[in-house]
Amino acid sequence: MDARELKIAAAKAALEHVEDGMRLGIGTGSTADEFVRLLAEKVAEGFKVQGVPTSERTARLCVELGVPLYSLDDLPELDLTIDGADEVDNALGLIKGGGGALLREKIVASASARMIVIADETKLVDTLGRFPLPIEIAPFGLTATRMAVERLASRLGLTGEIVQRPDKDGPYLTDGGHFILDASFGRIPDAEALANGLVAIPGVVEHGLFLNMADAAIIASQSGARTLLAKT
Ligand SMILES: O=C(CO)[C@H](O)[C@H](O)COP(=O)(O)O
Repeated sequence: MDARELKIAAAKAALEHVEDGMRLGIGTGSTADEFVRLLAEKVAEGFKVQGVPTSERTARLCVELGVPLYSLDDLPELDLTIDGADEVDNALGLIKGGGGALLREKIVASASARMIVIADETKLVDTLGRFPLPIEIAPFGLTATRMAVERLASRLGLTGEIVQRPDKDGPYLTDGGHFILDASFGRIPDAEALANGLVAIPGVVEHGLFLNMADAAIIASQSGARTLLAKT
């Protein structure tokens, strides 16, 4: 299987968890896109879901393929969210936000009774941090916020570059109009301490550490898709 086929395999396995009539959070990224394509085929056959997208990108794809969409204000309580991830550790801690949708992804996942992550095995890690951690920040006070993040990192013994994510014609802007800092820490031994420290910085809108949120991860590899369950 090539990289795309692995994403499709994970998405297909996730679709088995979607029941007729569900209120569904729909993630962002290339793996989530594959899920949307498969879901759209089922919808075309008469399957009913009410989708809440986690980004404008996902919303566009859903509209294009005929997946019925609602806002989170229409449906503030969801049955299930299916989303991708940039990294998954053994405890199903995640790094997300490579696609810039971390804020809406976290809000939607938090409003869901269950979250299932879909990924290929290259995303599995022993310790989070190989993938640069996205940190969404308010444009106002960018430098002060970045310095506060650097001080926090240094207190926690984390080293590595923190760079502002660029786009084609300037800084990358999220769907919410915020900037993203990508922090290349390499390894984050205490993700919880970092998460707590980041949310305490006023200019930080959200960060890409999703801890104790995923209920299951469907991991695709050459030998098929296997499901890892969160320990309860
Ligand atoms: O968090 C995300 C977007 O904000 C994505 O889920 C993450 O970047 C994985 O994307 P892909 O499936 O393309 O590897």
